Amino acid sequence: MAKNCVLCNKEKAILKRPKTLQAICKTCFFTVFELEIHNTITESKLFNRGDRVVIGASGGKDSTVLAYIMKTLNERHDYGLELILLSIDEGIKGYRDDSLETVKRNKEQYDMELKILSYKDLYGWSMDEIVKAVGKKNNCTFCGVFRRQALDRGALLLKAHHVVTGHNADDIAETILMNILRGDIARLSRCTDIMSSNDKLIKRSKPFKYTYEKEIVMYAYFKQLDYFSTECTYSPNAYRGYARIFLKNLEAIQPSSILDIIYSGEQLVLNSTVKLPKQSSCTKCGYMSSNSLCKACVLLEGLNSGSANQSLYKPVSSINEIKEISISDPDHNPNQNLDFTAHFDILRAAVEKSRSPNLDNHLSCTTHCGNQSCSCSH
Ligand SMILES: Nc1ncnc2c1ncn2[C@@H]1O[C@H](COP(=O)(O)OP(=O)(O)OP(=O)(O)O)[C@@H](O)[C@H]1O
Repeated sequence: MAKNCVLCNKEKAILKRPKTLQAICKTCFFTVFELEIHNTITESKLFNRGDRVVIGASGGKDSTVLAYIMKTLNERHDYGLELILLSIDEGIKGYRDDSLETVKRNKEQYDMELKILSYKDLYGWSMDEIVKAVGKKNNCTFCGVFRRQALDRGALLLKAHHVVTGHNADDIAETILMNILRGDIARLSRCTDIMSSNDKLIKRSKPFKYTYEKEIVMYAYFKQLDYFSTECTYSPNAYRGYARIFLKNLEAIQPSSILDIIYSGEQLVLNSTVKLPKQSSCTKCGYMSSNSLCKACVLLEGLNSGSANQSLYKPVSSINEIKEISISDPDHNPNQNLDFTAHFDILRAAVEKSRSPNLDNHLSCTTHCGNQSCSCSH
């Protein structure tokens, strides 16, 4: 016989919460899911009353749930925000064209303004054309760099100064792993920020920083939200996929692993001797950049001159600089030529060293008062 929900002890439990493995009812799941995001937004002071906030809307599960949640919380808690959907059409036939149809329906369902901008119009290249030029191996780099800038440009066009995206806790933990694997100290030091301000004009934030992907999928399912669920045609070869598999394996053993990695990432402090690149503006397009040309302009020049693959990602710093940050393992010789397994071992050691006062910080008090920073020890 089904047990009662461990939170309300009234309704039957119908799901096991991925973040905590608690057996709870649908009503309590909605309550804790929404409350944790509200707590993240208020505790991080993401918004000010009157802000025009652009929601990066791809039509996928994360951004669809984000649009729905932003609307719900804005109305429920009277944040006083103006919410606008912004979609970037990368030009991927059979993928983005279909998902954009979903966003157009979301616009009606949530009664929000929608703006669509395309790579073809902004950069003169669609992703289908880029993949023809560079092949499938590195195309995600082009897409990521162009999308980031396209969202900022769209926000400026819409006279908004804040972009929210549906990056979730799994995405952030994966990014931490990838930055460690690549030895990218500069990105590692900022990828855990819930809000970044790349450019003085545009803030970007991730209200789902502590929200598990599995819970987003469950929420979308139980709320019967209209979203598009196909994987990008070009992503299966992405490097991120390997970090994702590793993370899923860790999560299966221990659900708190995702928050643990985020917590570890937050605790990494750069040694003061590490020199990070200075931010200035791109001499060509004016976008924020640490070099005279921004990454998008470098990639575009490569595409336009037929040497696209030479303009690809170069790590800011080498893996050896891992010794400069405070996760270094006394048994680890940073000068060794590391293989992937060794990278994961360093990370695992770092995660284990800093186990885990954080889990409680980012869960609401589930059996008692419902507050995130509750000290009532439930
Ligand atoms: N084409 C796009 N237009 C607007 N925003 C986008 C687009 N692609 C991604 N984003 C934003 O960036 C976030 C992370 O994108 P990512 O590519 O990791 O997709 P995802 O994890 O599958 O998210 P989603 O389920 O929303 O597609 C999305 O949630 C969304 O807010």
